[in-house]
Amino acid sequence: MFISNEELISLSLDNATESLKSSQMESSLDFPGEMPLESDLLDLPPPPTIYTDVKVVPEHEKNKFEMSISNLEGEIAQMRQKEKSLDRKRKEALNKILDIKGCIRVFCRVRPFLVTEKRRIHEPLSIKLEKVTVRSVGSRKEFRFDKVFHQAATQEDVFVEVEPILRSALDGYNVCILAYGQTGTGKTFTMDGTNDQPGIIPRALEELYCQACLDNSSSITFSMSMLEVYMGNLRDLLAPKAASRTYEAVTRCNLNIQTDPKGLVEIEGLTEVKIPDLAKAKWWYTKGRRARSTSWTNVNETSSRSHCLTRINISRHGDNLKAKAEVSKLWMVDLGGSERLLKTGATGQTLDEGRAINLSLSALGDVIAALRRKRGHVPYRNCKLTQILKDSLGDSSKVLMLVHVSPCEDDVGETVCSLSFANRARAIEINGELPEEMIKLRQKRILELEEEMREAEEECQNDRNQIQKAEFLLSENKKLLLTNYQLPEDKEKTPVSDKEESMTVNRTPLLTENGDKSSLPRFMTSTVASRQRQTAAEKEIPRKARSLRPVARSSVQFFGSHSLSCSDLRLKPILRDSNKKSRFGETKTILRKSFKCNSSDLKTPFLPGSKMVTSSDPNLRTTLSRHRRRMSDLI
Ligand SMILES: Nc1ncnc2c1ncn2[C@@H]1O[C@H](COP(=O)(O)OP(=O)(O)OP(=O)(O)O)[C@@H](O)[C@H]1O
Repeated sequence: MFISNEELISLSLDNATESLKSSQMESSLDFPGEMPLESDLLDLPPPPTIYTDVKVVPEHEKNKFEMSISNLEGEIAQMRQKEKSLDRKRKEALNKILDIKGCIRVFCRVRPFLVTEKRRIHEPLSIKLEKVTVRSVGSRKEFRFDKVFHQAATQEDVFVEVEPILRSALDGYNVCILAYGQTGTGKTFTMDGTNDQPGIIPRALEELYCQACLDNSSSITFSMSMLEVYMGNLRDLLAPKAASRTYEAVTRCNLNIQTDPKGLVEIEGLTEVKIPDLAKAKWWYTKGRRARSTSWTNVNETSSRSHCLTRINISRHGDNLKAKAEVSKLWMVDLGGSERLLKTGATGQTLDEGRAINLSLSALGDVIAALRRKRGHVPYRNCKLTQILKDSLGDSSKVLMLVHVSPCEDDVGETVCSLSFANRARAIEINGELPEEMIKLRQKRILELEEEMREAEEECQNDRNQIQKAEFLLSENKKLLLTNYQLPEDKEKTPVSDKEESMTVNRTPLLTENGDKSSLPRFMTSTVASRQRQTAAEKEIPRKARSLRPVARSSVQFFGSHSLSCSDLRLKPILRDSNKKSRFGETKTILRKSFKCNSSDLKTPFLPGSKMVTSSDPNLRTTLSRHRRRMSDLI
């Protein structure tokens, strides 16, 4: 009979669960008349018993546990291999999709009318599918993009389209997301957003941590840098305060851009902070944003006179921790507002700033156009902005430009300029210039690949859930094995407190109701050593205390154990939720790693549900209290 891998895994998990359950059942047989537990009534898996007395554990269980453990270990290794190959499959599909769609993608977002803006009956902009048409005094221009977001599009709508490129960053590609457009068209809104409507950067941070936590095959760490480019000078936004008090002081100690022989760009002296978790990442990001706005109040009243760049360095370590980490960069850039200087009538410093921004934006356009046309020479050196982004705009990188436009009639001239710039960046050979047939074929292939990717992702998620289950069972089996069979050899005594002594007077050994020792399995009968220990202990225990609990079966005490049942109950929601997507305003994913790390949660003592069989042997009491400490360390 053919049994698939999944069936094998689930069979084996069933076996492992069975061995946990059977330990529970056997303990119930030992102690008939036991009331059903709350968890039984709730249709939860029955809480297993922890035997802490070697005398009550049947020998055959040990073999069962050992077999389960070795089976589970083998299966976990197998499932990890499968997870890796599925992840590889997903990456390949995603990469093919991005290749077909183009490594440089251009989206357009039209800002809604602001309350202060006049709305005309005939609006100058109309959107049909991914096409924007601008009409103005007798002229009509059409621009096609990879994606167009109309005025009602939400931050979530935008982020959904940005997400695949973030996955590429985690897959090891350098990624660059650029917000371009005229002043006041919503670049900062799209990138930063507000508290109620977070933008791409805060969402991306959350997504990165979420994806990194789901990835069991490697360990991923992040670090962050933030800088702004003003009039061709770089300013470190995360530098310690003293150094960045005034703008002039910082511009003087301008940062240098270095390119190594491999073409990797590094900015000398730029602060790079480790961001071990999302909270820290958001804290640093807020600090950087504040540093930007503070500096601008000193220099200029608007924040559109500089380019603001946020960089997340992603380091990925595989199984081999000695191997060099794979590093990729994610740049998220809020570009300075493009302006027609004649229209604004700018003079003096404002004029210079406008010129500097326009020059750098034009240089950026040249670089992107050259890359799209696959020209040999790419003019990165023409401005600081393109020098910084050099290794994230090239061939093996993914670029996303979001061009922002205003819906107002008054801004039509600027809108046409912005859309023309974006179209130039988007270059000629893309869909708009392709025959209809070809476009359809591309779209069909993209759909197929998306389906492939979704399937691989789903399978991978199932696999991860199975791994979680298996790991859980493995640890529980190990705990049981350790609890029952590996009591410490060293017999050195730790002092027993009076209280503990008075508790350890349940001396009656665990026997059948009629006290027939012969019916016990061999290993449950006392050995010479244990009898000696017991005699020694008997001498020490005051007679008075012994008389406190002379009940034959009082050695069985029911405590809620802080090991099995509580983990059982917790595992359910974790597994159930692990498929859910993490989004702002939606249920957050409960992550395996956070589950693992949240030791305080796991250490909740005495949850009702499982039982602990304590020892009747006073000498073992000491060992057990030590042993229990060790058990809680394990959790
Ligand atoms: N999609 C949107 N939905 C709602 N409000 C928006 C949207 N886009 C922009 N706005 C609003 O428009 C105003 C200008 O937006 P924002 O400051 O983001 O523009 P900007 O292009 O970054 O300007 P600057 O170049 O000067 O920094 C803000 O009040 C912002 O809240």
